[in-house]
Amino acid sequence: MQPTIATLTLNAAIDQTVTVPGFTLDAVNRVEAVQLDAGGKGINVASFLAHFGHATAAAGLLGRANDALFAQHFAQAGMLDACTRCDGATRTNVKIVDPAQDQVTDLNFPGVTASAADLASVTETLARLTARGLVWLGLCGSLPAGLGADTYARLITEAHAKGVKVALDTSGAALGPALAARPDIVKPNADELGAYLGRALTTPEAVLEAARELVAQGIGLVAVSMGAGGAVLVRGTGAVHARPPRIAVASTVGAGDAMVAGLIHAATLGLDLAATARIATAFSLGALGEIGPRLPERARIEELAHAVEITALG
Ligand SMILES: Nc1ncnc2c1ncn2[C@@H]1O[C@H](COP(=O)(O)OP(=O)(O)OP(=O)(O)O)[C@@H](O)[C@H]1O
Ligand SMILES: O=P(O)(O)OC[C@@]1(O)O[C@H](CO)[C@@H](O)[C@@H]1O
Repeated sequence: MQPTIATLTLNAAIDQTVTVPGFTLDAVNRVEAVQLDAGGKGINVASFLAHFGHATAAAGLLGRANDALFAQHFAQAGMLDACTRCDGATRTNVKIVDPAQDQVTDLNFPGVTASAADLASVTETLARLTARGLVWLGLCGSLPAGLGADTYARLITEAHAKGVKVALDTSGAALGPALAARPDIVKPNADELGAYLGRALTTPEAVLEAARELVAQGIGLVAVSMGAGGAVLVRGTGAVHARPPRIAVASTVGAGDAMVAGLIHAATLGLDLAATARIATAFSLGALGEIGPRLPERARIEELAHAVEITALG
């Protein structure tokens, strides 16, 4: 396989989704169902893109003690396993889904501690993929202990020097340095962007203003997601608000990753801003109906895309 898209997951996770109707703190809760999935933001993004027919590689770090679930997933999803195995075990993040209260609670663990040798191995893998025709690189998720906050910034600069475009989805201390390296696409949620800017973004107008600040700094496409409120997308002088229909939600885990996958998918097709917003939102809606990194069939995605309301913003 010659992947044209790769994602990097430096802090992967096994997602243990537990269904607990009426989840209650400080009480004994009975788990109604449990499901284990290969996860981590970049692995989810790559999975959604592979499902939609893109030749996709998943790079990153996996603890060699428990990598079997990932290897099995990559094979089933038809993705290239380009992950570096490192010491220890990949974390298991717990996702408590409460269908009675329509809530999802994440318990995200710290994960592996990465070494300089691990990062060197990942960088070497990215260089090999680039030499084989990589077009897009997704840098997704938190950074593990052991890696500096400028890790994404350095990887963006290296990718751009070799003509590879970059989509970024991260938060916290890694977001600022990475934005300064001017990724081609960035998809924070409103809380993550507000935390970076130091001000709460509580209205679409405030989100629009913040997204325009990032575009003015040289970022190509800024998509700010707002949960059920949809997303505001800004590119150049254009801006749109994509509003999703009300839908049944199996789990919100990975909805943002699916949006990132949709943004990269749209970029490979050269879609305009409104069409980009529509398909990226449809990807996220498709993910909401599933537990684990999978999308419904293409016909369902197209049906969801038609139900998205797109409004041009002045
Ligand atoms: N309850 C919902 N109803 C309809 N659409 C939703 C809902 N929650 C999320 N979405 C869709 O998914 C997109 C991404 O959601 P969100 O803003 O929660 O991303 P996120 O915080 O990055 O998610 P995560 O990090 O868990 O993947 C939204 O822009 C919207 O299109
Ligand atoms: O620690 P991060 O990288 O911020 O988030 C990790 C994570 O919550 O993100 C994915 C959903 O977006 C899950 O598969 C995974 O458990």
